[in-house]
Amino acid sequence: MSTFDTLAVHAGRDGLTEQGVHAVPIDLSTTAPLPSVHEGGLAYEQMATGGVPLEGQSTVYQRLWNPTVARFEAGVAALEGAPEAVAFATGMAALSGVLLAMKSTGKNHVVAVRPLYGGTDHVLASGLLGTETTFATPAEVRGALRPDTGLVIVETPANPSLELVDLARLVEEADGVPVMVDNTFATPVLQRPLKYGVAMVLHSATKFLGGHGDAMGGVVATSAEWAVRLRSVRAVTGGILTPWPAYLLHRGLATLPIRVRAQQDAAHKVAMALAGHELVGKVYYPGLPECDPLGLVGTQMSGPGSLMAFDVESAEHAERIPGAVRLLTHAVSLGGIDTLIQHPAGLTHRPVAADAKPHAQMLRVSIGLEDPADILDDLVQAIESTR
Ligand code: MET
Repeated sequence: MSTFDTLAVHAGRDGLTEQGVHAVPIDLSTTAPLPSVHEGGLAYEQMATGGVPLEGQSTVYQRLWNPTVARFEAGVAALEGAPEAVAFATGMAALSGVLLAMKSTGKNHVVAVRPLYGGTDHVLASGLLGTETTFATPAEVRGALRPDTGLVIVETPANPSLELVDLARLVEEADGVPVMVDNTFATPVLQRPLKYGVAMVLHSATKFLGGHGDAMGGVVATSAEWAVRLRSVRAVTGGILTPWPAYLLHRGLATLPIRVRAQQDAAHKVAMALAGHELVGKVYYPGLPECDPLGLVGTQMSGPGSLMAFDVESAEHAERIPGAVRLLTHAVSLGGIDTLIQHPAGLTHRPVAADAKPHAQMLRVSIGLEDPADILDDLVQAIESTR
């Protein structure tokens, strides 16, 4: 049994020596040779119905399966402790896959715990994919369940305000309804939700898993049964991850543990300093006791991570700060090697209904690998120069 850090380096690298290579090959083939109509047809059917190619079978067509993507999936499955993982072109494609996979079970209703990433909130609240959603607090989940509820969806830590949800408790409240956890902020380095009886763990792989801001992807770590449903949906929607980003995302896994820990160390210092600054109001960071009332850091999560948010006195001040940073970048996204700052109400959470939108005095920061003293200097000069 390998340790987590060893798995991060080696998972998904099986058979490379036999192939005579050291780095993972990027297989760009959009199509694959077919040995005969009969055998090709069987392989096609195998994958179109949610399977993976059997040993020696043609892979038929990249929309159905790709070996470079499969290596990334094997890596994520190993790190999340899941039997399987299914990779998509983006995090939102993965979420769409999850919702359509739920519909394929004959259920149409979702119970979702806010806050959630704004895009997730939008697709759920709008019903754009034909699902119906009841938003609930963790304590209201049981009461919101209906005979047609197919999923309970939660994100912890939540985007953008870092609320934590007790997953073991939530699974209990879901009363047998499958739970999907967005684990993008925590990563499997800090939190492995499947341990608590969760059915699906979703990542925007664009964030920490890739870690360098240069590859988009989404992935769901889950049971073999859900993986079949997800691949069936992926085959018909064409939402599969492609080989170039799959290679980069897989490469990112090797350094995931050291990046997450180093970014977390820096974030802790930045959060503590911000909390003591006279122009900063509330700091939202799970490492601060007031942000972790259930004591989940140290139990459910091995650490508080590297995302934080903070309030300033006015929306106007908050909107000026991102324009004044020099070292940091004013940009959405998170989890990469460099520090990003953005205004959730104006950007990532723009489509969220007014009564659920983060307030406009809040800014979200994703701490990177720079020296925390430099990050803090830049944040402080941006806050002070725009007051
Ligand atoms: C287009 S808004 C997006 C990106 C990302 N999910 C974030 O929270 O920053």
